Amino acid sequence: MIHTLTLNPSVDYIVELEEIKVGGLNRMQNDTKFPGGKGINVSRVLNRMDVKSKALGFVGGFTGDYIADYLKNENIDTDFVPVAEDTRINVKIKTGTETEINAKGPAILKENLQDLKTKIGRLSDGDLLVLAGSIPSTLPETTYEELVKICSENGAAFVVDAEGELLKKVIPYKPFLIKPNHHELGEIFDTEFTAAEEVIPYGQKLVDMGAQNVIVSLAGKGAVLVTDENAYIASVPQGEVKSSVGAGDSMVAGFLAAFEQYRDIEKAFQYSVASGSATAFSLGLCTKEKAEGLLSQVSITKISLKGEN
Ligand SMILES: Nc1ncnc2c1ncn2[C@@H]1O[C@H](COP(=O)(O)OP(=O)(O)OP(=O)(O)O)[C@@H](O)[C@H]1O
Ligand SMILES: O=P(O)(O)OC[C@@]1(O)O[C@H](CO)[C@@H](O)[C@@H]1O
Repeated sequence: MIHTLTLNPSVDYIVELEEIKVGGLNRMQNDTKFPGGKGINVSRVLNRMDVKSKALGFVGGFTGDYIADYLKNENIDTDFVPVAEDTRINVKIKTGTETEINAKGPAILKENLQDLKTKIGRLSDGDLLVLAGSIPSTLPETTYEELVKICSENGAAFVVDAEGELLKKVIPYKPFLIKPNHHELGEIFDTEFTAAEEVIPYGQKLVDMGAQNVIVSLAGKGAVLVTDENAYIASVPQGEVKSSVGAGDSMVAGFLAAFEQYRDIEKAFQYSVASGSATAFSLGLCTKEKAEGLLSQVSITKISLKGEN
């Protein structure tokens, strides 16, 4: 079964206003709130795609209760570790552009982490854990490494969506999928990308380091999947971006949902990109119908990396 892990969940508070006057009183035109955090978003999109998952992580206080209740109402299984302080509230400001203010989050105690490790230690062959998002500052930076080590010792597969060094450190444990965006990939290799093709050699380096599938998203400029044998370049659908919060997480969920159904990497990648764009074109996360409605606009070019087409 798929499990998702969000070490630092959030209530995402999305506010819309024409412009922000720094230092002045601003009144918003609209506001919405959603349960957030990358793993939780993956669970919610999987659920909309009729794939069961269980959400793990740390939740606390009234904001933690809001998340747990919301997921329960959506019929998503959870097995959270309770913590003493409130789960954070992340503010997403939508003016002409998107500005995010992500909070630090509650303190996680040693015994909280131990409880989580016990839960993760129960995963085995046939299970897959999605580790997504930042690591709270009160936890050791090595937390992802420690957790994926437990997975690999017990035969559970895992996917990681995290930034820079956190991501780099888990690659030798052979993740099934990693999904850096082009900024995160650039940070790892100290370079910058302007077009999808430029990403391929760097995706290959991550495959050589141990990743089985590497998806690199370039927002509106396309996306790339690199495997041991091939690279695939995807176009992204045209549309009005309403909120890109959770677009990357929807790519992970779309990939896993389609791979579970078709066992076909190329199809899973097409579904992944359609899901990412469907979320970008929504306020909130995509539905299955919206993602499937964009599939025909995602064309994939396959490039053999083994010298044949
Ligand atoms: N302008 C856009 N037009 C169409 N699709 C888009 C646009 N921006 C983002 N997307 C969709 O969202 C996916 C993920 O976008 P991006 O590269 O910004 O990833 P990310 O930074 O991980 O996302 P997030 O905003 O969730 O952190 C893209 O691959 C694409 O499918
Ligand atoms: O602070 P982190 O853990 O890096 O990211 C958290 C977050 O920005 O990521 C999700 C979108 O991907 C949001 O739901 C959430 O607020």
